[in-house]
Amino acid sequence: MADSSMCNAKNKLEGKVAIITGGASGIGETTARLFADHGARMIVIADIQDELGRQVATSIGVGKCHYVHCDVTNECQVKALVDSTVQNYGQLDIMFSNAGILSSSDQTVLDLDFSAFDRLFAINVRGMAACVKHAARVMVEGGVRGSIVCTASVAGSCGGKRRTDYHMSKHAVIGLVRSASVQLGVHGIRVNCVSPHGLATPLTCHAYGMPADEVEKLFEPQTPLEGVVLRAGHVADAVLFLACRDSEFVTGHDLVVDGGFLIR
Ligand SMILES: NC(=O)c1ccc[n+]([C@@H]2O[C@H](COP(=O)([O-])OP(=O)(O)OC[C@H]3O[C@@H](n4cnc5c(N)ncnc54)[C@H](O)[C@@H]3O)[C@@H](O)[C@H]2O)c1
Repeated sequence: MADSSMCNAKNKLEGKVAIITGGASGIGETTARLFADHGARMIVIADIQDELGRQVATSIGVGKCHYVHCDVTNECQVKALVDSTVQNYGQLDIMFSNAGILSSSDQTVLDLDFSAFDRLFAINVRGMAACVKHAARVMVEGGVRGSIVCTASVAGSCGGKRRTDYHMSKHAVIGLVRSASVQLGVHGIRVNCVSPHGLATPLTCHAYGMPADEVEKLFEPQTPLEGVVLRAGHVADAVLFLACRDSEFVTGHDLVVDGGFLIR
């Protein structure tokens, strides 16, 4: 760390209020737990899996974490999520816009199904943009030099043999981050994204119909870096870096967490 004004190594988010979409499961849940470990004053988990979301919030701690039902495809629900967070906890410092889904089929461009395409884009692209929009609005209004982090993917920086819609959607997330960072810099608001390689979460276990250890074996040979298996904790560490003051001069950045996959 450069100087004593940088955040404490253990309490990087002391006093901060954060929203995490898709926080009931996978990367979002793990990040919520890490934010709590780093002293966040309040973490609002937003998801559509109500029972799971409430369980996660309770296990993190009442008074530290709260669950809110929010379908990110519904802009009114996103606005209500952000406004209620500010109303209840005074401000919004961090938006981790993370909710996303995988393609519903293993399609190539030859057999794109546009109703599935529209559904995926409504979550992965429009939902992501709605979260950035409403978080940025309250940060600007409140004079908060906040941090917005989106979850993109390595699929946002390369083509794929399958899942055309998913690759397209993650390219769009990186475009959103780049534009929003340029536009919001004048307010001191930073906008970045994390781009993980494939890892075992309920999303991928369900898509591949495999338990976590088999999904990990599937992804492991694809990355040059050996001896480490990508886990949600690695992604959460990257999100924490972008959320806290350790990355004070970093904006418009796509932080890949991919064991060298893209650089091969
Ligand atoms: N797992 C991977 O291999 C991988 C790799 C790169 C990027 N990602 C991205 O990471 C993010 C998190 O995925 P994950 O792997 O943790 O999966 P996950 O399924 O465990 O978590 C995603 C969460 O998003 C929620 N969600 C889905 N639709 C929603 C909606 N309309 N409104 C609100 N919440 C909604 C789900 O209920 C779920 O809790 C996604 O954006 C995904 O594209 C995942």
